[in-house]
Amino acid sequence: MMLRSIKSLATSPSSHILRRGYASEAVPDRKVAVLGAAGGIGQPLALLMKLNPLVSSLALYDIANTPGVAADVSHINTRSEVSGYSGEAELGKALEGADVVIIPAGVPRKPGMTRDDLFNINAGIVKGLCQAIAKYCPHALVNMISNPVNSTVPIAAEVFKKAGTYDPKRLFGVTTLDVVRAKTFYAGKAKVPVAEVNVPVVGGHAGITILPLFSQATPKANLSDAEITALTKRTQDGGTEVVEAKAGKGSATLSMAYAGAIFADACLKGLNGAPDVVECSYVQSTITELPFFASKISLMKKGSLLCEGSLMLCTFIRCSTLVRLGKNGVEEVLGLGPLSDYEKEGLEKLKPELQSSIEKGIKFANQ
Ligand SMILES: NC(=O)C1=CN([C@@H]2O[C@H](COP(=O)(O)OP(=O)(O)OC[C@H]3O[C@@H](n4cnc5c(N)ncnc54)[C@H](O)[C@@H]3O)[C@@H](O)[C@H]2O)C=CC1
Ligand SMILES: O=C([O-])CC(=O)C(=O)O
Repeated sequence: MMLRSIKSLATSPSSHILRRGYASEAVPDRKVAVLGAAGGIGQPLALLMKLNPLVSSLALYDIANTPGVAADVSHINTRSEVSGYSGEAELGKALEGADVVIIPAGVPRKPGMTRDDLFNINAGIVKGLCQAIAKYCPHALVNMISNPVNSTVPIAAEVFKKAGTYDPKRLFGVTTLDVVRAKTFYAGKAKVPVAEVNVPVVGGHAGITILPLFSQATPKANLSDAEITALTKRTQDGGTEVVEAKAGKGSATLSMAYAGAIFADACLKGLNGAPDVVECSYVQSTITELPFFASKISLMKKGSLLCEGSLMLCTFIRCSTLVRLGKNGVEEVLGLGPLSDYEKEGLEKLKPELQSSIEKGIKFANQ
């Protein structure tokens, strides 16, 4: 693995973050591929990954329109070299050597649709992309954004199993947006500084399968049962709130790009050996009877220089404490911790729906 001194990168005014975080560090070269890079999420996510000094090579792939996005992003004077790939014939080149592959490819919801209504189109897209990942970068960490995440992650797992490349430590459903929302809504209601808030969100990524654990939220606040119920419902319906506000023009893109960038950043830190990187993610799990479940996984230590320096927007981010990530992906899936009676009830209620979405994905992949 090539190591590059970051000192030489820390000379322009725009690289103050690099100076702060990495003045005497050497960081390895890392390639990140974004599949669906010309889309509503893909474009701002490409921008945020271009701002991330942990990335040395950024490959932007879509079925069309990628050359323009890549040319645009490539003019930003940060570390990574950007390349654009358009159409299936170029997918292999986009993926070769990738350390992290982020997948926001597929159709978004319109008002009145559930995430599961996207299954018929997105399941096939994800299956095809994962077959290519198995072939061209079988060891990459895969960050699945495409909905329905509750089913697309099991689809990816089955595709990798068939190809003989499945490593459960390297496959992640990105549920970070649920955490981002829970933090924002909690801070507003509890009147605490949003930057200090941590809230684990477990389960899955659709409706009642999204279970924020406000009983574990910090800083602590004295919220009534009615307020907790309202906060839970708003977090579960956060995606629908955006879909309705966009009135037919898609779903969350900007907040999702932000959330996707946080999660990819955590994966890169884990790969680079930073200790105790922890995020919430939907992964293969044994903490409940369900084979996939979102919970805390371990990734890196709060407050270290790497954490503070690795993303421009880090001033607003505290690494949420929830799956331990390391050099091989997931290091540890953390337990649920103590639940309130309301959360215990929510957990039991979500299981049948999550189970059925998992089975649907597995069945599709094996057809
Ligand atoms: N996990 C989460 O929290 C969230 C997930 N999403 C999901 O992310 C997905 C993308 O959303 P948007 O970016 O808003 O949609 P979009 O329609 O704006 O962009 C999707 C992009 O995927 C591309 N695409 C389609 N087939 C492809 C293929 N075979 N290979 C590569 N690229 C392909 C399209 O050309 C398009 O550029 C949707 O499924 C949406 O539901 C959205 C928000 C949050
Ligand atoms: O709601 C949607 O369809 C997109 C999504 O997953 C979210 O915003 O959480």
